[in-house]
Amino acid sequence: MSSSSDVKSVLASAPGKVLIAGGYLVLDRAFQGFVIGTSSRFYSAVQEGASARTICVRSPQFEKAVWRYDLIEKEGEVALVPRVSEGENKFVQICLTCCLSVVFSAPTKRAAEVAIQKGLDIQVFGDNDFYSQREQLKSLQLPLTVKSLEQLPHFCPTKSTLGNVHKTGLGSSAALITSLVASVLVYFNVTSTKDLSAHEDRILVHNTAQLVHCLAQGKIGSGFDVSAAVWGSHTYRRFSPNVLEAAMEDPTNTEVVIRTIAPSNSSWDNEVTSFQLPPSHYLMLADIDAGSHTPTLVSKVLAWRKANPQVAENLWQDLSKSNAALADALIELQKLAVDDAMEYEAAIEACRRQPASKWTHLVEADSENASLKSMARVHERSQNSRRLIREMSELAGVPIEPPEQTRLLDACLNVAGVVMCGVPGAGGFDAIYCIVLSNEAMSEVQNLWAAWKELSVGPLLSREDSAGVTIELDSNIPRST
Ligand SMILES: Nc1ncnc2c1ncn2[C@@H]1O[C@H](COP(=O)(O)OP(=O)(O)OP(=O)(O)O)[C@@H](O)[C@H]1O
Ligand SMILES: C[C@@](O)(CCOP(=O)(O)O)CC(=O)O
Repeated sequence: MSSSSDVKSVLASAPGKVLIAGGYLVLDRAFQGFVIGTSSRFYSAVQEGASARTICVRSPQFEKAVWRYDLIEKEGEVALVPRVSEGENKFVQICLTCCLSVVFSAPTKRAAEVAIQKGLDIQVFGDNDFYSQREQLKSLQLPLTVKSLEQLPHFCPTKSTLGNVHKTGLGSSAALITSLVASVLVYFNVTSTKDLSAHEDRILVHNTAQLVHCLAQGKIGSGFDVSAAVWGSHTYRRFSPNVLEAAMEDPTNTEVVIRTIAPSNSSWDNEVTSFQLPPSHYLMLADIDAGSHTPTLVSKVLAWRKANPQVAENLWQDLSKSNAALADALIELQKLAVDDAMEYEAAIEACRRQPASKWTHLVEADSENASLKSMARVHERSQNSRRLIREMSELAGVPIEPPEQTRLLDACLNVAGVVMCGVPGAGGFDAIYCIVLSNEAMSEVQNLWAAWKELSVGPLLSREDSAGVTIELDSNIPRST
C-alpha cells in the first residue's frame, strides 16, 4: 500500500475567486464580502515518490519549477529540509511543513510514517486563466481574444518563470495552498472522508490553508480567497485575526499549530453563507494589462480610513448597506427563478434585448413581473455600489475605480443584456468583471474589449463555478519528467 490508506494517488482542485463586492470592507469583521468561485481551478496531485524519504514538487507549466525536500528525523518528528540548489518556493514549503505536522499528529500517524518512507511525488498546476497568456498568444501571432485562448493547451507551458509571470488576480496562491493541503491530508488518510464530504474535513482543510497562506504571504488578509478556494461562491465574513496570532508567532510549535487549525477550535468565527449568481447570469472576466499592486492600494486605503475615522465609517456603512442590498436582490432573483420560472424567463428575455439603463421602462410596461423589478434593482444597486467605490477612490486618493476603468465599465453597460460590472477585489488596473444574460451579450462585450484602445483588455475564459475544493482518487496522474 503506497500511502497510509488504500489510495495510490490524490488529485485535489480548488477554484479561483472574484470578489464582486466588499473589497476593503471585508478586511473588517463588521462587514461582508461577496465572492464568486471560478471555473478556472488549481490542481495538486500527490502520489508515491520515486525516491525514498524525498518529496519532489513540480510545476510543469514553468521551466525549472521543481523543488525537492529531504525528510529527516528531528526531535522525534519528521522534518522537511529543502534542497537549496533547487531554489525555494515558500508557499509550497510552508504548506508541506504545516501539512506534515498535521499528518504526524493525526491518529493515522503510524501508517503515515511508513508511507512517507517511500517519498512523495507532487505536481501543482493552474488553469491558464491564472496567468496572463498574452506572451503565448503574441508568440503564436494570435489576437488577444477568447477564440485564441481556446486554442491554447491546458496548463500551457510558459517561458516565464514563476517569479516574473503576470498573474491575473484569480488567487493562484490561495487555490494552490488549498488544493495542496487537501491532497496531502486525504493522501495520508487524515480526513474522515476522502471526498471531504464531512463538514469537519472541509473545516480542517480551510483552517490549515488559512494559516499556511498567511504565513507564506507574511500577513493576515481577509482570507476571502482561501475561503473561496474551499467553499466556492459565498457571502463571507472574515475570521478574527487573533485566531492565527499564536501560530503565526511560532509556526514551529506543533502543539500550537495543531490546536489552531483543529476543527474543534471554536475561535474560528468566519462566516460562510450560500450565495451564487441566479440562473442565466454569466460571469465574464478580463485581465487589464496596466496592473496594480494590491498591498499598496490596501495600505493607502486603510491609512486614509485611520486618518479620517468618521468620514470613513459613514462611507463603509453606506457601501456595506449597498452591497447587502445588491446581494439581497440577487438572492431574491434566485428565489423568483424557482417560484415562478415562466415569469423569470420572460424577464430574462426582455432584459436581454435592452441595456440595463432602460430596464426601468420595462418594469413600467410590465409592473406585475416581480423578476423584472428584481433585475432592475440588481442593476441599480450595483451602480450605487460602484458610485460609493468611486467616492472611496476620490476621498482616499487611491485609483480603485479610476476614470479609465469607469469609461470601460460604462461602455460594457451600454451593451444589451449586461446586468452589472465592476472592478473586483481591491480594484485598480488589475481586472474587470461583467455579469451578462446571454451569449449575444457575451460576444458583444468580447468584441468591445478586443476593440478597446484606452486600456489593453485581455479576456479570460473563467465562468462562475460555485463548487469549492474537490478530490479525485487514483486518477491517472502522469509523472512529469
Ligand atoms: N503554478 C504554480 N506552481 C508553484 N507555485 C505557484 C504556482 N502559482 C502560484 N504559485 C505560488 O504562489 C505565489 C503567488 O502568491 P501571491 O500571494 O504573490 O499572489 P496571489 O495574490 O495569489 O496572486 P493572484 O491572485 O494574482 O493569483 C507564487 O510566488 C508561487 O510561490
Ligand atoms: C482589498 C481586499 O479586501 C480584497 C483584495 O482582493 P483582490 O486580491 O484584489 O482580488 C484585501 C483582502 O480582502 O485581503
